[in-house]
Amino acid sequence: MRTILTQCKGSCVSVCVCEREMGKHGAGEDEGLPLFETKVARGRVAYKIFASTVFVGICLIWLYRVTNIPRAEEQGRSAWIGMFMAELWFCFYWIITQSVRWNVIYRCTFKDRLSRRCEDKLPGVDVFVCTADPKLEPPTMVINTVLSVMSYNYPTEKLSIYLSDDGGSEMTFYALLEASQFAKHWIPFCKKFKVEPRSPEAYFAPNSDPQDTMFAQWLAIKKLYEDMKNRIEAAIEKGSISKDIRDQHKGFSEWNSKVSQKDHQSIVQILIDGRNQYAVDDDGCQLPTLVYLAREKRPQWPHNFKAGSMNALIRVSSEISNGAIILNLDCDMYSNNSDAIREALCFFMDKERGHEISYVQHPQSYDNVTKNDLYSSACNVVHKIELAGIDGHGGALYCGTGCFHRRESLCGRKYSKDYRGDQWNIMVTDKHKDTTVDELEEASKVLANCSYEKGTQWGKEMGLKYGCPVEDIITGLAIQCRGWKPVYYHPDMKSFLGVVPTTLDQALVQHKRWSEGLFQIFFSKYCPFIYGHGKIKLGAQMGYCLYLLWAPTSLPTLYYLVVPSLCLLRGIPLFPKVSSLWFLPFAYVFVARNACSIAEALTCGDTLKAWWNLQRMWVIRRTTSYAFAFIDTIIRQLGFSQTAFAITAKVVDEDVLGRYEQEVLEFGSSSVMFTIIATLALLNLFSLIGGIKKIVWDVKLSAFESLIPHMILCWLMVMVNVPVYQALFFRKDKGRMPNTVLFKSIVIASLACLMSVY
Ligand SMILES: O=c1ccn([C@@H]2O[C@H](COP(=O)(O)OP(=O)(O)O[C@H]3O[C@H](CO)[C@@H](O)[C@H](O)[C@H]3O)[C@@H](O)[C@H]2O)c(=O)[nH]1
Ligand SMILES: [Mn+2]
Repeated sequence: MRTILTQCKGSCVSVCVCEREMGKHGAGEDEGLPLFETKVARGRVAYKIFASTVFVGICLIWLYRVTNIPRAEEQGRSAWIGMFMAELWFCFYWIITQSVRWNVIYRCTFKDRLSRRCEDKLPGVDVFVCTADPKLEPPTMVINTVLSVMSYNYPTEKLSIYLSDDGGSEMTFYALLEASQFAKHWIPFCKKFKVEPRSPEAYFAPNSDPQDTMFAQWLAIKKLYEDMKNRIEAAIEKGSISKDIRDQHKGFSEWNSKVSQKDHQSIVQILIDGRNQYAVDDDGCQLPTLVYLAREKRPQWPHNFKAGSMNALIRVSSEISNGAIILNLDCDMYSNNSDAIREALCFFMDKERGHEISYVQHPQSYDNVTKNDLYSSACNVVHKIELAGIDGHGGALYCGTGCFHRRESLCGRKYSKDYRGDQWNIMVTDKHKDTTVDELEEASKVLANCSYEKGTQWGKEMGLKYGCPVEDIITGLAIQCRGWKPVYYHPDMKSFLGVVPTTLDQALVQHKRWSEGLFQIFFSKYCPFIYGHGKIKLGAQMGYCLYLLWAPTSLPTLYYLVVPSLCLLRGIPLFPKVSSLWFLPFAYVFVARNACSIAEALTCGDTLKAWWNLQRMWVIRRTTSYAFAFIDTIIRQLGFSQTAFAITAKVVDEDVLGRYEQEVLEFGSSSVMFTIIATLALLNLFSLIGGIKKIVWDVKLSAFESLIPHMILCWLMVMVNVPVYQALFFRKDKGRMPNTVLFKSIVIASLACLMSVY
C-alpha cells in the first residue's frame, strides 16, 4: 500500500482523515496507518493555464525579435541580436523555474502514532554540529546550538552529540566543557517546563518572560546561564585559559604551544560518556553522549572544508555511538522544536515507504531576518514553493544543514529492492561495553587523521563529496542517483533557526560561493542532466538546474541593464513602439511575471516591501556575485584556481547591527562589487536624465514613442536603486558608500554614457 496522495484543502497541519483510516480499522487501532502523508498543493491547474499564457507571450516576443531584426546597414543590429540572446536565455531559465511550480507537494507527519507504535524501537541518533572559526562563530553561539540538541525530547541513551571544531580552538573546547556542566541543569528544566526553544540564548531573549509557576527556577537557570556565558566570554577576552580551568579537564593538555588552527594532531574528547551511569542530570536521568572533535590538520594535506569535517564526524561517531540516523547542523542552527527528531523519524520508520528514504531535509530558516528582509535571505518562496516543487519530482535537495540522514545512505550504500532498513536497534554501545573512554578516544583519533582517507572512497563514493564549495548539493544528488528517495519537510513550526549575514558584503560573498559551487556542478560530471539521466526524473534534473544556473544568468541580466540604457542615450530603439501591437506581449509577460511573483511572495508570508527588496537584491546579486562566480568558474575550468570556502561571519559590531535592524543597506568598505552596483545605478540614472532631455528638446513623437520602453526600464532600475543613491550622496554614517567608490563609479558611468553618445 502506498501513501495516498490526498488533495487537501487546509494547511498541512490539519490532519486529513484518509480513507484507510475509516475503512479497515476501528477507532484506536492504528497499526496500519502511515506515519506521514504527502499532499498536493492547491490551484495547480489554474497555475498551469496561467503559465501557458505567459509562454505564448514569450513566443510572440521571439517572433517579434526574429521578424524585426535591423538590416545589416541599419544601426543597432548587434544590440538587437544581443537582446534576442538575452531573452532566449531568460525564457529558457523561466521554463526551468516552471518545473518546480508544476507539482508542489507538502508533507505532514503523525508523531503520536510513532510514539504509540515505535517507542521501544527508536534508533540511535547522532547529531553533528560543525564549527570552523571561533572569531566568526563565537563559542557561546556554538554551545547554544549544542544545548538545544542535547535537550531534544528523545531518549537520552540513544542521543549523541558531536561537535566538530575546524578551528581547533581551546576556547570552543572550553565552552563545550562548560555546556556539558550546564546541561545537567538545563535539560531537566527544559523537560519539566516543556521549554521551547531549547537554545538558552533564544529562550532567554530580552523580551521573553516566564510563567508564574516557574518563575523561581527560571531566574535560577537564567543566572546559571549568564554566569557561564560570562566565564566563557571572559576567557575569550583574556585570550587564554587559566590554570584553574585547565586543571578541570585532561583534554586541555592537547593544546600545547605547537597547536595552531591549521596545524595540529587529532583531538577527540568524550565530555559526557552516555554509557557511564554516573553521567546524570539534576533529576538523575542519563545525559546524552557529548564529544568534541578537532580532526587532524596539516598544511600539506587538503582538509576539504566542511565536507572533510563531516566525513571525520561520520567515522568517529561510528566508533563511539554509531547512531543509525545522523542529524547534520551548522553551528548557528539551533533546534527550535524539541520534537524534530520524532517528526523526522516518522519518515524513516514508516512501514510502507520508510526504508527507501535517505534523508529528510528541513528548510534553512533564520531568526535574525528583519521585517522586510533587507538582504532577501529568508527565501520564503524558495522554501515554500520551489523546494517543495522539486520534492514533488522526487528530487529534494540536501542543503547542508537541518538534514536528517540515514547513516547507510550517506556512507555510500546503494538502495536495493530487498533492503528493509529496520535494524534500528543495533548500536555499537554494546560492542564497546568494556572499552574505557580513553581507549575509545584513542581509537577515534586515528579515524580523524589526515592520512586515514588516503586510498579510500571517502569524499568520492563514501560520505560527503570533496572538491566543491557546495558539497551538500552534489552529495544529495549522488544519494538520489543511488536509488534512494529524499524528503523535503517544511513544518509550520520551524525545526531549526540559523543566522543570516547582516551586511551586504557578507550576503554577496555567500551568494558568490554558492553560485560558483553550483555552476561548477553544472560543468562537472555531476551535471544533473547527465549524471541523473535515467536515475532521477526530468523535473528533478531541471529543478537542480534552477540553482546551478544562477551564475550564467548574470550575463543576460547585465546586458539587459546596460545596453537598453545606452541605446536610449543614442536614440536606437530596441523595443516596439507602445502603440504597436507587438508591445502587448512584452507588457503582458512583464506584468504577468511580476504579478505572479508578488502573489507568491505574499502568500508565502513576505511583505510587499520584502518583495521589492528582493527585486533589488536580485539585480545586485546577478550583477556582482553571480557575475564573479561565472568568471571564476570559467577560470577554474581552465585550471587556474582552487576551491575556497569563505566562512560567513555570524557576528558584527553594534553599529553595523543597528543599521541592519533599521534596514539600511551596509556598504562601508570599498569592494569591487560595490563599484559595480554604484556604476550600474548611476548609468541608469544618467540615461534616464538623458532620455528625458531628448524628449524635451527634440519633440519628435515617433522617436519618442519607441524609446518609452527604454525609459520604463531605466526608471525601474532607478527606483530599485534609490537606497544606493542615498548611500552614494546623502548618508553620513559609516555604512555609506566610500568616496573612492563614488569617484570610480561616476567616472566609469560618465565614460560609458559619453562613448555611447559620440
Ligand atoms: O572548513 C570549514 C568551513 C565551514 N565549516 C562549517 O560549515 C558550516 C557552514 O558554513 P557557513 O560559513 O555558515 O556557510 P553558509 O553559507 O551559511 O552555509 C550554507 O552553505 C554551505 C555550502 O556552501 C552549506 O555547507 C551549509 O550547510 C549552508 O548552511 C558552518 O557551520 C561552518 O562552521 C566547517 O566545518 N569547516
Ligand atoms: Mn551559515
